[in-house]
Amino acid sequence: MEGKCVSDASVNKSVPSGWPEAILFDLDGTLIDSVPDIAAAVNELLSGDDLPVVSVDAVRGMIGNGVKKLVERAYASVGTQYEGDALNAATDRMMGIYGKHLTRHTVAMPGAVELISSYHRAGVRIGVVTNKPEAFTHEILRHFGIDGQVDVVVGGDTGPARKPEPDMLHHALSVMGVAASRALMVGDSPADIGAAKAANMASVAVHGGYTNVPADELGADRVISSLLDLPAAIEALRPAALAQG
Ligand SMILES: O=C(O)COP(=O)(O)O
Ligand SMILES: [Mg+2]
Repeated sequence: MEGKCVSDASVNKSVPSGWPEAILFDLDGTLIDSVPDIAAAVNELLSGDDLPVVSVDAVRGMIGNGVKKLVERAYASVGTQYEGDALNAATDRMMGIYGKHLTRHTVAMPGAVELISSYHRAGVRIGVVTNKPEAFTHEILRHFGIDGQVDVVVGGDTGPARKPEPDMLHHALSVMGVAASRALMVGDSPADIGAAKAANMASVAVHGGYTNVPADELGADRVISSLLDLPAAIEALRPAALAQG
């Protein structure tokens, strides 16, 4: 990775001929490394119930299917099964705790901010499709200065069924007026690649995110070691994508 960087030149080389017209990015584990803030919030939540705290590594494996699932998994990991009203109440508490510190320790993944800016400048529509709540996502994108370059944000509470269902991806594409065959999904977990496949979209999996299934085994069309390799992956995918129509 050392020495690599994202430049308008590398991005422009990767978008000369109309594919992709849109790129949909997952958020947690793909564009941002948010686990330090999420783990801190989980541990504040558990401590508030006099339960033991959990490790950052353990929390990393709980992220990707929305806040409620995260809370259910966190309590289960310390031997407490929550469901129904109790789970809803704990999820509300988690939203309150995490919502106060969305970006204290969170950093952008290498190349993420530059890529979004460059593809936006190159005329590619950008979507962020995350199981995280939409308002949190906007605040995080604002923090990193890229809210204005993202054409659509679809969050776990926006309405459409969450990833791995294809609905959030369909929603983002319909807002942008782009066909699935002209778009690419970039993500780190089974939810992202599963949703892309269900939506008949090309997909790229990025190593180093939050997934219990290794990136190589997600079934993505390409696997990259970091976002810095996205322009090259796009160039490699383009001929087949254009041939497909
Ligand atoms: O599960 C979440 O809250 C968010 O995860 P995602 O951004 O990877 O979809
Ligand atoms: Mg993710």
